[in-house]
Amino acid sequence: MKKSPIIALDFESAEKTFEFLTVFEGDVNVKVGMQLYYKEGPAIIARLKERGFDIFLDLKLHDIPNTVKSAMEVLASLGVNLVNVHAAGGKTMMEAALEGLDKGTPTGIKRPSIIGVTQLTSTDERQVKEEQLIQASLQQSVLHYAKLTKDAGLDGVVCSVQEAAIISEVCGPEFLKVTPGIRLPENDVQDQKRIATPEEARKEGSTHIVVGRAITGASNPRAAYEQINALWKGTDRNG
Ligand SMILES: O=C(O)c1cc(=O)[nH]c(=O)n1[C@@H]1O[C@H](COP(=O)(O)O)[C@@H](O)[C@H]1O
Repeated sequence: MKKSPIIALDFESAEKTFEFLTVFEGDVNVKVGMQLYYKEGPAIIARLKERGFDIFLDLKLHDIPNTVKSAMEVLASLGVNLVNVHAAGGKTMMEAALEGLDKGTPTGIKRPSIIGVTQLTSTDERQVKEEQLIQASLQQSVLHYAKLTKDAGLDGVVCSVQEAAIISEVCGPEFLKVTPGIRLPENDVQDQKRIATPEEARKEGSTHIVVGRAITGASNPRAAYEQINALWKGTDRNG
């Protein structure tokens, strides 16, 4: 996956998606999530591939190992660059996911990278304690899931920018730290809890940033993308 920000295509249809993408070339990365994939199915992936985008297929699988393994075998055949599972599904489930991906990847093609979601960026300390009944701190929980994900042989995690540095220290700088919850100072936080700016993501060691509404909801999405890309890459004069 290219280093550029990953744009979350959280749209209701292929029509809306391609309308949005008219101002973007294949040099950007895109993320297809549940809404778009459930609506349009594998055809949306084929169309995005034709346009040259690198694709993160974000379906956050979380089920018994056998089911996840078979599902990953199917997803591997789509030719996407990155997929994910919930680390809370456990080490055996994550190992099964990797096995399914290896099995389903056509010969001669690079297997998609696979990452584990630690604690969603919409989760805060209170939810971890009261709703998940986890006694450890949110950061300890994220780090625990990151280590489990690495032990299972996966390529990295989804985490917030707040945990990227400690995960780098423990799991290594090469271990992917894909960080959503990205906001510019003027953006609304919306349903996210652990947010950060693109510059913070760069400084804390995120390997990739996922950006949805700060771009898709902007009055000029292309300009918002360029601004975020420059801040992320450190090429902005004020970054
Ligand atoms: O796996 C993800 O991509 C993901 C994990 C997470 O912890 N938090 C999170 O926001 N996401 C996704 O990242 C995107 C963030 O969207 P915005 O909040 O609009 O930037 C959404 O498509 C989420 O589904």
